[in-house]
Formats: sequence, C-alpha cells, structure tokens
Amino acid sequence: MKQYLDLCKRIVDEGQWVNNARTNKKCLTVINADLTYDVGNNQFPLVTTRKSFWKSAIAEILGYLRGYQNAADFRALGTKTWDANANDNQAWLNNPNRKGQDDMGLIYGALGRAFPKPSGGHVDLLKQIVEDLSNGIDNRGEILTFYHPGAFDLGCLRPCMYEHHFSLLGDTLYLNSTQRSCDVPLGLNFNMVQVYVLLALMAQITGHKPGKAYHKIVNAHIYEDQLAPMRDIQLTREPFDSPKLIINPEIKSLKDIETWVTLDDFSVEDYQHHDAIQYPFAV
Ligand SMILES: Nc1nc(=O)c2c([nH]1)NC[C@@H]1CN(c3ccc(C(=O)N[C@@H](CCC(=O)O)C(=O)O)cc3)CN21
Ligand SMILES: O=c1ccn([C@H]2C[C@H](O)[C@@H](COP(=O)(O)O)O2)c(=O)[nH]1
Repeated sequence: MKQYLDLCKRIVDEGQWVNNARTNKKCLTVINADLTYDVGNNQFPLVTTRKSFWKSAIAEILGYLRGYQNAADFRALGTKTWDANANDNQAWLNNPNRKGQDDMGLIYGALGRAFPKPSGGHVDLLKQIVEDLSNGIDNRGEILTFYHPGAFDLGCLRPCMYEHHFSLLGDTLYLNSTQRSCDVPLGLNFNMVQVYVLLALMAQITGHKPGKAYHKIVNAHIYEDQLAPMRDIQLTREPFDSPKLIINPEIKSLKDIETWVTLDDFSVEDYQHHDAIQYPFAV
C-alpha cells in the first residue's frame, strides 16, 4: 500500500502533463515504477485509502486466463469493466473488425492462449508454461505475452499489462510482470491485485511455493479529471494494514480455472478501508 501511495504522490509532485490523443485528455505522467508484492507472506496489495472492488479485478484476470474476448463473458464472471472499451469507444465502433455488441476483439488471453505462429497455426503459451512449471522446468523463457503489434487493429485496446514472466528457484515460483501504460487511480488498483493473484494461482496449480512478484510499470499517469480527488481526498487519508487473500485450495489445475472457478473461490480477510471514491474513466 505504501508503494502505491508513494507512486501517486510522486506523480502529483513530479509528473509532467502529456496530451493523450486516444482519449483526448491530459495525463500527469511519470516514467518507470517498480512495485514488489510478497505473495509468499500473503502481503495482499489491496488499496485501503478507498474501497477497492477487488472481486472485479480477479474477474478480469480469470477472464484473461480463459482467453475471453467478449465483455458479456466478463460480466458473467462478475465485472463490467470491459463494457466501455467494447461498446463506447468510437474508433473501435468504426473498426470493421469489430464483431458486434460486446466484442473486444483479439486481446489479452485471446492472444496468449492462441498466439499465432509465423509458420501457421497457434501456440497456447499459458498451457505450455503450466506444463513446464508443473514438471519443475524453467527454460528461462516461461513468458506469457499478450503483445502482438500485428494484432493491434483487431482489438479494442492494446494490452496494458502485456507480459508475465515466471521463474523457478528451487521450489519457489517468482513472477515479473510488465505494464506499458497505467491509469494509477483506477487501473493500478486492479493491476496490483492481478499480479498478486496470478503468482498465487500459478504456484498453487503447479505445486510450488509462491515467492515475490515484481511489477514494472513504464508510463504511470493520472488523468486530468482524476487529479483533484487523488490529491485532495485519497492522498490525505492514512492507510490501514494490508488484508489477507484466501484462495480455495481445491483449485489444482488450469482446467479447474477454465471450467468451474468463480469469484466465490476467493475471499479477503481483515479488509479495513476508507470510503469509496468514484474516479472518472477515460474511454
Ligand atoms: N482509462 C482506462 N483505465 C483503465 O484502468 C482501464 C481501461 N481504460 N481500459 C481497460 C481496462 C478496464 N479497467 C477498468 C475499468 C473500470 C474500472 C472501474 O470503473 N473501477 C471502479 C469500480 C469497479 C467496480 O465497481 O467493479 C473502481 O472504483 O475501481 C476499473 C478498471 C482497467 N482498464
Ligand atoms: O489493466 C489495465 C488496462 C488499462 N489500463 C489503462 C492505462 C491507460 O490509461 C488506458 C489504456 O490506454 P492506452 O492509450 O492504450 O495506453 O488503460 C490500466 O491501467 N490497466
């Protein structure tokens, strides 16, 4: 939580204004931030200086792992966070590749679970990584990537957290996640939860202890209409101790994640938080 507040404060104090053409909004921006989450010691990085809708964040990462590409599937899992990008962005509505209401196109898991090979066909990156790690193999390239520049015009948004690299040291699993662009008031509140949950789940289904997750952010920004609530409300609040995340131990395989896991398989204990803050969302 302190790392998050330090980053928010750094943007407020040192950020530079950048015009963003896609959203037509100005962003107060810094370059490079490195956050670390101690998953092995259950230091769940949930924001406490406002109410965080952590279930929505977990629904998003489950949807990515399942390769979803439709906002209705994300809603069925328990989050509406993809509705606006699928249905309200004019550039995507005008794109001939959009296949109707709720279509998000070829993004995130839709790519990572079926990454096109130059020689033809696809590779399921996640399945391969789970197989390797389950057999104790780390080939120094256990990389789940969602980044395919050749597919940008086929999806509603380029992936923000675009790469997850897993590593084994003895019986402990580590994760390095990379994010190219970060909406710190809204997106990061979710992305911290997602990096944590991804390592915890992957360790659980591959039979390893979770270690640390390292989260690299390149462009970290606050949109102009989010600055006042961040600076004048959220940053004036004292954080509470971090809560604990409990994951159903019956989740034992990638198939389990693909077939029966729901948000009921996750719970948070001892979550003390300040009141909710509604931040504007840039589509
Ligand atoms: N501008 C922007 N920021 C983002 O963080 C973002 C995008 N676009 N587009 C793709 C996804 C969608 N994400 C979202 C979308 C909405 C919320 C949101 O509205 N959060 C509210 C309420 C969530 C709820 O009730 O479930 C919040 O207070 O956190 C968060 C992340 C993250 N990503
Ligand atoms: O997981 C996510 C997804 C998206 N974001 C934010 C970062 C940016 O504010 C927008 C994406 O806009 P681009 O013009 O494609 O950079 O969404 C996030 O923080 N986390």
